[in-house]
Amino acid sequence: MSVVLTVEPLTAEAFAPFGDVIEASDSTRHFPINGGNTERFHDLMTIATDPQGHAIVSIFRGQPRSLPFALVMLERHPKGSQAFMPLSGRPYLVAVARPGEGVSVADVRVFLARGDQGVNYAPGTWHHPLLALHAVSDFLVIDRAGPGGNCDEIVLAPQGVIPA
Ligand SMILES: NC(=O)N[C@@H](O)C(=O)O
Ligand code: NI
Repeated sequence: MSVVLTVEPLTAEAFAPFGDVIEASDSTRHFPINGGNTERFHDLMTIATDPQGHAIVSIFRGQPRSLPFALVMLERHPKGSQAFMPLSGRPYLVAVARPGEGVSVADVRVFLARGDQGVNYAPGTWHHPLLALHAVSDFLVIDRAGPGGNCDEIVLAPQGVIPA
């Protein structure tokens, strides 16, 4: 038994319950700097860690997923946020569910992100690990390092299916 999921375009408004969208959008706060040579799209996301942790920057090189794709699990990072910013310019998928307990496939929302949109999962937001598409894709990742575990997993039963 599985549930076919609907893929939505990624917008800041739709993603607000799960975290931030990182994009150079006219709807974000932006202003010229460097004598007008550069436009600064300012303060686009909230980087959160617990007091014992600290933010780190990594690069994830993701293998492309094949569609249809079965969502059999989700994970969350309760101690900190986790941001993905595409470096390869390709679209990718984001599967998320609200923070909290008792999450099921009925809570899952799937977004198609453009290659110029990043996402920042708020602490505790359930999500599927990186879902790159079409070709090997690099992402700049900002998340939390520090003592203690920071990755809870749940099994989705029934599973979700992201259609081709
Ligand atoms: N394991 C790891 O660092 N990556 C996951 O958290 C992910 O969301 O891709
Ligand atoms: Ni994660």
